[in-house]
Amino acid sequence: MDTTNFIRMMPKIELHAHLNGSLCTKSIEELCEELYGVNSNEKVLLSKELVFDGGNLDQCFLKFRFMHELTATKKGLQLATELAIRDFAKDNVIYLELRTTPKKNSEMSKEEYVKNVLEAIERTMKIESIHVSLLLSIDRSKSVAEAEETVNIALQLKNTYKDIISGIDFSGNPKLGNFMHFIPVLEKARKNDLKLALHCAEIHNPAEIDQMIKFGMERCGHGTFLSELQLNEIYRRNIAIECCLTSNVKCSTVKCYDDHHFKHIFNDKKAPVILCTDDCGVFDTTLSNEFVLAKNTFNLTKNDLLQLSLNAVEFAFVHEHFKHDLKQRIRHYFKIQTEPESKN
Ligand SMILES: CNc1ncnc2c1ncn2[C@@H]1O[C@H](COP(=O)(O)O)[C@@H](O)[C@H]1O
Ligand SMILES: [Zn+2]
Repeated sequence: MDTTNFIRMMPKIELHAHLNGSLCTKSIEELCEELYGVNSNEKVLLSKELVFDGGNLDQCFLKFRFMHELTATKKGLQLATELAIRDFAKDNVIYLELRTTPKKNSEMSKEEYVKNVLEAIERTMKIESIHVSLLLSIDRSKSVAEAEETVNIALQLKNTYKDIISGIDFSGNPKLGNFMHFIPVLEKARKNDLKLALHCAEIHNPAEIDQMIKFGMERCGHGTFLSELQLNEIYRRNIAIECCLTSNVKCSTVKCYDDHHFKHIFNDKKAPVILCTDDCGVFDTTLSNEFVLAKNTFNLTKNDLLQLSLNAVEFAFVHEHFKHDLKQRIRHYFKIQTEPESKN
């Protein structure tokens, strides 16, 4: 089997995927057809609206508007959730941590938004061979009161959906909002056993990066602009770094794949690294594609691919016994695929 196929068939773990950024073009077309009919204007507009060919972060954030319109109804949101999960399952992702920002509109409260996503997750897990957890995202460009509402919803629904709701993501345009203002809310989440995945160092902002590392997190999203000192501290605190190669290059926070910080952090063992997609629809990628890119750009061996997969399991927001199962499945795949064929 060639390496691309080996990676495609490999059981994979995705820990950094924003729901509204994770639908591939085909799934969005399917969603539009369901919502508006076959020849709708929406479908025609789609090709222009959807994929982000490259530019800066501000331009990238405009791309989410279109999907946000499609997921503003119960039907649209539930179907989008199902389609996103189905796409990951097709790529042989066996464990997915999906994250999404609860939104209020004329049809849904924020709590109803989350319940719709949860219902769709439960339903899809019965059909596809994939386990899904959910992180609720705090949008840093919005108010602290909104963030608090999000954490309260997570805490309230965690009792009913304890195997699905696992943590809080801190995301949104990194140029907006002040991290320090969100500390009390994030502290509340942590005290109540919600795990934290913070977008940290996606842009150059050394003071904020220091504040975030000092506050602490389980996983750091991107980690692009970490200094050596900050990397040492990340390592000391056993924080994993979620590297999203295509996302960073297309948003121009990293010049080219060769220059990606993955190389330094992974090769020099500066911190545990996880490969993720971020927004596979917007960036027109898949987790398999990210692994192939990493393998080709940084000359990774099969052992490196195994290490990256096991890192992801280690830092997943799940119980130890489930981690054990996931690791067994991954190790088994590597064993049977790399063993020499028997002679008889
Ligand atoms: C490219 N790098 C990024 N950096 C920071 N936040 C990002 C992001 N990509 C996505 N999001 C966050 O996720 C939302 C879309 O999914 P949901 O509506 O929550 O499902 C975006 O609006 C933004 O807040
Ligand atoms: Zn992200």
